[in-house]
This record gives sequence, C-alpha cells and structure tokens, in this order.
Amino acid sequence: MEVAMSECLIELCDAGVQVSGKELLGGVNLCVTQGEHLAVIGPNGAGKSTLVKLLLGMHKASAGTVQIGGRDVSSYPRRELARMIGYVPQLLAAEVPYTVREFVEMGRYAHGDRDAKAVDEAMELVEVGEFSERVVATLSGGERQRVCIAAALAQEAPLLLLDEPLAHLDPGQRIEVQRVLRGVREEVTLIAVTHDLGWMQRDFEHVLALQAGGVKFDGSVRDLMAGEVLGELFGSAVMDQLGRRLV
Ligand SMILES: Nc1ncnc2c1ncn2[C@@H]1O[C@H](COP(=O)(O)OP(=O)(O)OP(=O)(O)O)[C@@H](O)[C@H]1O
Repeated sequence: MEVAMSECLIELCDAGVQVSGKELLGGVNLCVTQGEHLAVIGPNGAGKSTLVKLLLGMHKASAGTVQIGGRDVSSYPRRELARMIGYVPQLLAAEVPYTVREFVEMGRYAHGDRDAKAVDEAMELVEVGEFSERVVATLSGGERQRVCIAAALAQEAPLLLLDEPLAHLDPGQRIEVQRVLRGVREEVTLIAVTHDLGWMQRDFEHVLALQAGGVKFDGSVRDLMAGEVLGELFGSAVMDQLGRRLV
C-alpha cells in the first residue's frame, strides 16, 4: 500500500468508542504519516488500549471516523487488515502450543505463505533462533514477547502496533527490544503504547497523550518535554526525574 509522505496513513476524525453505553474514548483526532513513530502515553485507564483496539477493528467507532490508507477500518476484510497491521499485545498467552518457528510462521497467515526468508530474517533480528524448536508455552514472558515481535516482523506489515511491548521485560531485554524496533524498515509506521517515558524521548518523534478517554496532547516529543503536560498527567515528580535524567 503506497501512501504519499504528506498524507495520513492513519487518520482519526472526532473518533469515539462506547461500550455498554459508557464512553471509553471520545473526540480523538489524529494523523500518523507513513514511517512515523508514534508513542501513545497516558495514565492507567486513559484509553490507550481502547485506541489500539479501535485501530485493529476490534472496537467499532461509535462516533467519527477511523481510516487507514484512506479507507475506513471497518471496510477492510479481516485478512487484508491483518496484512497491514502487525500487532504485538502486552503479553502473549502462555499456553500457545506451537513451536517458536511455527508461531513466527503464522505471521505469514495473511499472505497465505510461509516465506522462509521473511521468517528467518525476523527470527534472526529478534534473536529467537536459538529456541526456534521450543514450544512457546515453555518460554519466559520476555522470550515470548520477542517471539511475538518476530511474528509481527515476519508479517512484513507496513504498520506495527504494539501495546506496552516492554512491560514484561527485564532491563536487558528492554534495551534489546528497543534496539530491534529502532532497526525496523524505514517505511514501517510504528505505534507503541508505553509507560516508558525514557524510551518515548529517545526513539519517538510524535506523541499522543490520552487522559480520561480524550486527547491531552498531540505533537512532537520536543514540544511535550518543553511544556507542562507530563506533570499534569503523571505529577511533577515525574517531570523532575525526567529533567534530571535529560541533563
Ligand atoms: N469492555 C469494556 N467495558 C467497560 N469498560 C471498559 C472496557 N474496556 C475498557 N474499559 C474501561 O475503559 C477505560 C480505558 O481502558 P483502557 O484499557 O483503554 O486503558 P489504558 O489507557 O490502556 O490503561 P492501562 O495503562 O491501565 O493499560 C478504563 O477505565 C477501563 O476500565
């Protein structure tokens, strides 16, 4: 799917989500261009995962529009959407009964092939080759997370959507996953929900901050750091800590 640089690959106009009469997200406007790296931040319960589900078509917009590649998300057949979006959940369920290689091969499902080259490259990049024949259920949380990222990379989707991909990783693995994500192809658009503000600062150019189901900030990391939004979202101590680390 080719999208000109100036256009939005993802565009939300006044989008909202209601579940059982409760508004989880409302009035969200957003434009993410191809190749952009967007961090979605906000306090617990702000609506970040709800936004991810909206982009994945798991939630229907109850208001406004959600477009990917100029088309409404709800108009995509499931397989076509799967070809476009590589999704990495917070933590892959422990009971997956497949081997690592089989699971990464499933990343090719939407393409209808098992392209060994794409699978091997993804496994190599995330360094899961050493346990390729192990059953996923026997892996640690961090190892499973890397396998999930490998499957999303094998998918060769133009959009990677990650919901707190570092949440269950030890400090060394976090650095490793950050390195891998930094190395994804230039044209890949990356959207990551994260509570790791250091990572946001280092590796993202665009930030969407949500609060209580609405947009609190949409702009560059530089502008976010220059303003008061982080303090308002998380408390001034967070700002102080980040400030100290930045200097
Ligand atoms: N299916 C649902 N029915 C009712 N309320 C829901 C549903 N899903 C989420 N919520 C509520 O919507 C709000 C936003 O949830 P969401 O999971 O999007 O938050 P989040 O920003 O991802 O939070 P966290 O940082 O804790 O993961 C929360 O108050 C949550 O309890």
